[in-house]
Amino acid sequence: MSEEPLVIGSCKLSSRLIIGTGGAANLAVLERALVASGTELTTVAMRRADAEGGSGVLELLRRLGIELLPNTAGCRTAAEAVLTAQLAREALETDLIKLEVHADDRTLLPDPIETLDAAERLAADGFTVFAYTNDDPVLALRLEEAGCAAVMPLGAPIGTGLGIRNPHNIELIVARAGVPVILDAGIGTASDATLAMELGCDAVLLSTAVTRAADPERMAAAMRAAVVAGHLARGAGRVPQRFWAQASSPPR
Ligand SMILES: CC(=O)[C@@H](O)[C@H](O)COP(=O)(O)O
Repeated sequence: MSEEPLVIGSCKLSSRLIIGTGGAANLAVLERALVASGTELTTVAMRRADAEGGSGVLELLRRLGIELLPNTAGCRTAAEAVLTAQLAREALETDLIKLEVHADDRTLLPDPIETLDAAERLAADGFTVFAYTNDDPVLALRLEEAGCAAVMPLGAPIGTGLGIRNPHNIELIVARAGVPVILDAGIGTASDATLAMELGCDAVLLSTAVTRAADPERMAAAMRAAVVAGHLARGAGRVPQRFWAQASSPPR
């Protein structure tokens, strides 16, 4: 069944699953997981590149023909994020940037004030900004108005695997968004990824659920199928939920 590709800036994606590289045991495990996931876009933390395999990861992505989405994880202020994005653009020759400004190390929640400030500056500087944000429908709109190419509300804090804690907020974001909505962070298992797509998200970004699974390759394959299933179900239109039973075959 052929599906419309997802277009964000210069990216044209057939796969709606974006993978983060953080947490993989080694490059061989990461390679098998990336291949099984079918991903066409993968994010790497610029400030943690050494911890995440450094140039080995970049070389792996090049070899697999997977587009790189550098991210600013580890930045605490708009100024740090802007500088990190500029260095990434120079070093990697890409205008794509996943903007992450974390408020603190314990929650890794996005700092809304610094994120919005950085988004405005990066969009004005010609970046294609994918903005990691809280599941706040008002902030998502403000980021879009600032010029972000995609908004990325969290399902739950990074690395928690808690799934989508506030599905209604995700629906509110989707209902008013004029740019793609990518569910980012907190996915724990395949059903969480399916739910994100059923809620109307355009794509899912996840890392921990795959890289720290007991069998990353198998979980990557599960996530691939889950995203496709959720997207198909959303497009198919679910039956309305009913209070009382209704016979599936009408009585004769
Ligand atoms: C990889 C990345 O850029 C982060 O946004 C994050 O790691 C994703 O969250 P999970 O690890 O919870 O999937």
